[in-house]
Amino acid sequence: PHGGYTPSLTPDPLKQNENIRCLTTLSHFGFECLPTQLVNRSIHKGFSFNILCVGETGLGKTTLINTLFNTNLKENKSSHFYSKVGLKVKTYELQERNIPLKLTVVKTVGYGDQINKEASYQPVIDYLDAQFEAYLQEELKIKRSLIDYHDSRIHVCLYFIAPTGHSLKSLDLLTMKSIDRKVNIIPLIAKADALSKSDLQTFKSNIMSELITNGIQLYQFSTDDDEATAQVNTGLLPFAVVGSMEEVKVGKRMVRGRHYPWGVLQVENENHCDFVKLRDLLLCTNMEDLKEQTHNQHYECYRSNRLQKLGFTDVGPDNQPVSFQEMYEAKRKEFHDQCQREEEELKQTFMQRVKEKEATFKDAEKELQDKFEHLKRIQQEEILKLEEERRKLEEEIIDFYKTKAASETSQTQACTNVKKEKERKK
Ligand SMILES: Nc1nc2c(ncn2[C@@H]2O[C@H](COP(=O)(O)OP(=O)(O)OP(=O)(O)O)[C@@H](O)[C@H]2O)c(=O)[nH]1
Repeated sequence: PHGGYTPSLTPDPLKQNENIRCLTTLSHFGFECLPTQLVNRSIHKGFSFNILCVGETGLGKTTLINTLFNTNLKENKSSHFYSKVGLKVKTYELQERNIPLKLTVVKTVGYGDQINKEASYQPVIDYLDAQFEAYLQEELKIKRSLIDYHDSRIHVCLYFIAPTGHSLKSLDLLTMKSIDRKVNIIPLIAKADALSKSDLQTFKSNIMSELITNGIQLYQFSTDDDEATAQVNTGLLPFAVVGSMEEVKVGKRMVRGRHYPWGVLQVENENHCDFVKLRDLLLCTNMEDLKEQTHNQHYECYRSNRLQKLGFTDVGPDNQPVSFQEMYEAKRKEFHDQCQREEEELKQTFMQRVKEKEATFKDAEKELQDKFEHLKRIQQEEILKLEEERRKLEEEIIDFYKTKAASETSQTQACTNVKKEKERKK
């Protein structure tokens, strides 16, 4: 009935009843080996994991990452006097047995040290968005290289809460509220050795009720055991953690812990803190789920918002699916129409301005012409006046010469008369 190929190699009960000898296979073959293929390929490709640590300066972020990965990722202590929050990004190539892990740790620097709260959380939001945007840009390329692309999207945000024993600070709420749709948040009570057992329980429940009241979405752990999962998600969060790279002697054993005058706090002792539970859930059971959630939930949300903003849509106004070609044509037409509209508007504005300028020039020209006519009139009047004066002066000169000639004649006459008189008397 199945084309002669029997995929199952488990003994058939009917045949057993017929006393037919069934052999059990000694090695795997057929598609039973698929999981092995997957495992081998994944090991060959290597794994990567990106962690974002958000928390106030000196809350033990580096120490906890060192404790989690059993490494010594050397870090200098940060100052409390940065004017804005920075993000320190470091990538490490780790290996556990034959499993390679490319671990990227992004750590806030100067978080909570500013008066302006927005200056503290905005860089975190910007960083998360920038990684999504980089991935989206790679996805939208014609020649994509997603296989060897270094995916820097953050898979988990370990949010470090200060062990105040009271409640969350407003900055904690503001930050978590603004990133909870962009990243898987796991809240941690840092330096939990500062709190007594009973204080810790009250602190944990205060934090959880504040997070619920403010509608902050945390990462939901998933395990094979539903009951245990519910217990983790409701009763255990936030994890009370203690970090240490120190090896301390307890009895005859060397354990990782913190040595105090009153005794030793063992980091890996479940009665002392939640470090082991966090490590198991984070690294052993939920690492792949965290990566999946990042891709399927948070990145998907970023991608769809971004594409919608760019004008892409899956359905048209009539609720019918729109193909990429149709959408491209519609956008092209819309863009072309808009260009034409803007060109027409520009032309109109240009014409209007030319007209206005022309009118202004005409007015100015008329004004100049009037001025010129006025000056010409004045000048002509002036010329007439001067000519009249000249005529008068010339008349005066003629009169003068006439009078002068007359007086000269009379003078000559008088002299002649005197001479004649003198001669007569002689
Ligand atoms: N009591 C206690 N001290 C801790 C714990 N973890 C770290 N410390 C101490 O706190 C100090 C700061 O730890 P770091 O790991 O450098 O803190 P950080 O948050 O990375 O600091 P910055 O990078 O400077 O912001 C160190 O002296 C650690 O030994 C803890 O769980 N409990």
